[in-house]
Amino acid sequence: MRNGGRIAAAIDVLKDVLTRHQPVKSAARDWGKRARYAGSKDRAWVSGLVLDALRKKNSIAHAMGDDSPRGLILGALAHAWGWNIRQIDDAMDEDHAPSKLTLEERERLVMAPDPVAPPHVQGDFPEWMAPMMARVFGEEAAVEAQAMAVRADVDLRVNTLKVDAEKAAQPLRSAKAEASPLLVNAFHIPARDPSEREASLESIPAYSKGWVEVQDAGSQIAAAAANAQPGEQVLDYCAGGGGKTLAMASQMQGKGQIFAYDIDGRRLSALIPRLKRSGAHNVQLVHPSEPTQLSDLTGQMDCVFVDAPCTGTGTWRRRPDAKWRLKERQLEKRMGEQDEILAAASQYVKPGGRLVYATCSFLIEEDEDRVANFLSSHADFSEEDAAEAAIASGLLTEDGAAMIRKFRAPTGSVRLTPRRAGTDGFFFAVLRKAG
Ligand SMILES: C[S@@+](CC[C@H](N)C(=O)[O-])C[C@H]1O[C@@H](n2cnc3c(N)ncnc32)[C@H](O)[C@@H]1O
Repeated sequence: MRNGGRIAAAIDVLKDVLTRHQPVKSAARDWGKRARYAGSKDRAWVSGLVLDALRKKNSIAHAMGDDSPRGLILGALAHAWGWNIRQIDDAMDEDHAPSKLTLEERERLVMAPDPVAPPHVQGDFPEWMAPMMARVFGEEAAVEAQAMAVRADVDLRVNTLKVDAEKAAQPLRSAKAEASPLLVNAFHIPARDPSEREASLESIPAYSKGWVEVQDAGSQIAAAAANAQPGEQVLDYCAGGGGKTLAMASQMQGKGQIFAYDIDGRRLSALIPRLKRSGAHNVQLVHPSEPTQLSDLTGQMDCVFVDAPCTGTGTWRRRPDAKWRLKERQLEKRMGEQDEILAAASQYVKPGGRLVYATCSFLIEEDEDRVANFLSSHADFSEEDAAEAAIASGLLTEDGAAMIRKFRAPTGSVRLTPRRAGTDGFFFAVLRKAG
């Protein structure tokens, strides 16, 4: 396909995302089924442009004076992809392109960004969230949010059950992976340009052999805060697809036991093939349909990890459509669930054991507020230094350790953000039960 046809396709896909509230993945898949002539490069190009338009939806709409799918896609070409008017004009002259640029579009496409636009416009976040953004980031709300309105890099965690970082490095070179600056057993791949064709990570044998897992560095650091030791008894209470379970299994080197529980049995099933691939043999799935399996663990665990369901604000770089779908009532619902889950999960911690609370949200309402609420009714728990817990795992580099110490709150919890850490937004806190 030529660029004109791709631009038209991106406008159609974005229309579906915005008017039918479809995630980008499914809207792009539907378009792909209709457009049999489109190849994989065309699909990556179209989805990439739609995602970039969504990442910067407010600032592009403001610059273009137009929040229609056409205005957003044309604006994304200029303001996210750096195309000049000539390139856009050329594309719009091609067959299957949308109609030619209007005079007003032409003027808007070359205008400089508005330096006095409000924070939700400069930072591309929903306006209703302005008070929460100001609460967590103060004057820096717009710049913190701007770092969430760009493409995310890819991080890989080395599965030390199978291989060490040195051995994994060589085959990962073809994927342009470099050693992580933050973690000793991790690699980092810069964000891909959707207009360039690149080999998929899944096609690298090191990946299919289970040597590495795709896992954001923030998620790896949160899992490190469990400081899971070989021989310990660990409950991953919201195990889901098992990202943290697998990271902790790697930390424990096959010794001790991890119980992986989730209220959603289907999500747990997705963990079975991942466990096989990873070679982790000390993970036992605790299915919600067998509640006695869970109750047997009461008061027995050295560590209970709660990777709580949350609004996912920390992952806006990867899922910009979710940023605009989020509503205040969902945040309130999540906060209620987080309180219930923390209280329920705490029963399994043994005296002297620890409860780790993590979210991939940067909102104080889902983070410090939930920890404070839990501690107010659980006098037998007290908060510890989560940064030192993560560092004690031995998984952080010197730079990684310095970084998380810098972003540790006086209470001991840590909040990472794309701007601070180059990771997804993550929060983690360690709560110790009296012995
Ligand atoms: C953030 S996700 C977990 C991601 C996972 N730990 C990982 O690293 O891949 C949160 C999980 O909590 C689960 N969940 C929601 N409510 C729960 C509850 N009341 N008890 C246990 N798990 C729950 C959801 O099904 C979801 O899988």
